[in-house]
Amino acid sequence: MDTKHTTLGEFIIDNQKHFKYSSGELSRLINSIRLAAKIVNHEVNKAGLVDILGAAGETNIQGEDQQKLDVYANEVFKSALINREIVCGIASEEEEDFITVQGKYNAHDNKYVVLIDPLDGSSNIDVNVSVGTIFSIYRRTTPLGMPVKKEDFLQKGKEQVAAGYIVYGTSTMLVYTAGYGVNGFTLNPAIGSFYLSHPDMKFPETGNIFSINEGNYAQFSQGVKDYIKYCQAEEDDRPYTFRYIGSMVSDFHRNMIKGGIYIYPASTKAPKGKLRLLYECNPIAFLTEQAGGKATDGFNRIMDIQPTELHERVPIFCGSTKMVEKAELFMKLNKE
Ligand SMILES: O=P(O)(O)OC[C@H]1O[C@](O)(COP(=O)(O)O)[C@@H](O)[C@@H]1O
Ligand SMILES: [Mg+2]
Ligand SMILES: [Mg+2]
Repeated sequence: MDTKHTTLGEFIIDNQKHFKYSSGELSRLINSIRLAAKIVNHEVNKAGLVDILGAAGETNIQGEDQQKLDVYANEVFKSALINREIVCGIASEEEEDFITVQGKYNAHDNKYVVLIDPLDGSSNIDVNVSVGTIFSIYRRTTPLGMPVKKEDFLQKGKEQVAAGYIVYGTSTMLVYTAGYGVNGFTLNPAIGSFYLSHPDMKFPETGNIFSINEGNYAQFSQGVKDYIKYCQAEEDDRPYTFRYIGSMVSDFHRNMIKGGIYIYPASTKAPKGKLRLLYECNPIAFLTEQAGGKATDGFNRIMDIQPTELHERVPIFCGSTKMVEKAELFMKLNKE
């Protein structure tokens, strides 16, 4: 069987036996995301020609200026999920509070909540550098038939039933896991279908790429500074190659293919780091572990962290296991 011609839809059905809940639900979830990804991709590809560049004039709950594409992507993913009668709640980087889905029928009977970063790498939108979307899916914990509650969203990462991202880059790819490995699908824009192009993606156990915003070096802890120095030292297989796109999805995607580590640590300016636990770090951590890598906050497994707030931030060290373990060693040696 030539995998290149396996479509995303076929792949979900072929692998339904692995999904611990009924397949129909997962395929409707992923299909909602697939549809929204194609619509956003269409807009991203012609961003300079349509009124989608620049700031939207609003500030989001993070205190960041929302970009027009943040708002557009948020609306597209919300409506794609709501109109498919599969989710009972949605949380988004661009929404202050979670959304209780009403839907046509009794949406309170729907079993899934979706947490989403509609547009990741917003600072790169206007400069034609690859950006992404990140999603995380849980089964609700509260009883069916009643409106979704905050606790349905504040579950530990290890409870995720599926997670993934879309990278809008030189090609557009959808990469996801439902707990049985990580698979990547490339969009054939001419046909409008995602095809399995990267089956069973695995992090190399080690690598030689490190990704961190060194511009914040002075604000980093001694542990992070020492790890950066270690990466730059002319010893053994080092210095490593420094690569930082500034879109987490794109830096992560490259590192998963080539071997590497992505770090967004705590700093004096951002004592909890910058990236959000629920719709950035947990889904990326699930993918990392499913691809044989490691994802921690420098000390603890990201997916064991008990969330308390929708938009809380955590430091993240994720990628090739040996590289994350080395970074953790420097963190522990310099624990403040
Ligand atoms: O400019 P900085 O501080 O290095 O931050 C870059 C990081 O911030 C992010 O853009 C945050 O995500 P959003 O764009 O979704 O807010 C990450 O994608 C990226 O890795
Ligand atoms: Mg983001
Ligand atoms: Mg975002």
